[in-house]
Amino acid sequence: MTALVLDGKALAAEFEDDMRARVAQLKARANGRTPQLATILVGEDPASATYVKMKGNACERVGMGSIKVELPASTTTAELLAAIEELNRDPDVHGILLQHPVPSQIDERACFDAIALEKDVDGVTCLGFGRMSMGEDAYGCATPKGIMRLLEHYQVPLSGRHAVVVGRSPILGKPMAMMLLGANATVTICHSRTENLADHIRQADIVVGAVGKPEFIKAEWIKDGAVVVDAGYHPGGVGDIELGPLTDRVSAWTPVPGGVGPMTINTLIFQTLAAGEKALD
Ligand SMILES: Nc1nc(=O)c2c([nH]1)NC[C@@H]1CN(c3ccc(C(=O)N[C@@H](CCC(=O)O)C(=O)O)cc3)C=[N+]21
Repeated sequence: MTALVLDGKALAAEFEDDMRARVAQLKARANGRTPQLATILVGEDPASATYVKMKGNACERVGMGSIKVELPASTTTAELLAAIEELNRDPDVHGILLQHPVPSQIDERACFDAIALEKDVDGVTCLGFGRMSMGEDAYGCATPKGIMRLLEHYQVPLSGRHAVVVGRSPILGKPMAMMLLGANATVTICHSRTENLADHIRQADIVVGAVGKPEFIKAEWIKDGAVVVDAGYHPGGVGDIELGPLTDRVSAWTPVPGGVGPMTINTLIFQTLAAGEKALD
């Protein structure tokens, strides 16, 4: 079987070309004003700093603005809430990204939920999640929404198919399951307490690895012809799924790197553009 490579890197680049044109058109209509993303990084984790930088760079490539708020590792919940409130009030900021994780003394949920719905381009608020889950208008959570855009582009059939999502985190597994359900998939959510994980995965037409553990999902658990989506990214360039032995017997798969990661960033800036269009038009 020749498996389809779900090439997130190439698709993100293609989408950026469209977005660049849309940004230029919006700018012309809006007297030179452009959509702007505010990123908030708390602490000095080097991997988080790299991701935040990549998000700012992506804005720049399509002609959008970005501002970077950097706060010390000792920041309190009250201080972070104040920083978010200020960005909520700033008419030149159209989207807000609070990089996860934040230091443990901070109430991350309270801070996510302080982001104004219309600026929640990363899809992290309870309100946005609830609206998305109910099929109402909302910006989806960036990683699962990026996966949905990738599957849609490659016309991977979802309706009636059995999707098994491994992981139930608030910004990945849980919204992923709701989005697949919204696309009429039959969805199983597995997690760290699931018994007989392998048996569940053997039933899957579509497997989404979202556990955050390197190659936790073994190739032998995945049936021939399945669609494999790997949202993990670990040192050494491996994901949550043991991809090596799979690439010639599945129907489609996302490479790591170059699959889900670039679509996450693209979705964030895509939704920032949409928020900018709403505010500036
Ligand atoms: N509020 C919040 N929203 C997020 O969306 C969010 C977050 N917090 N915290 C951390 C994770 C991680 N994340 C990635 C984004 C892009 C790549 C990416 O583009 N990776 C490249 C490789 C990057 C490299 O060169 O190392 C790839 O997969 O091809 C990876 C990981 C977003 N996250």
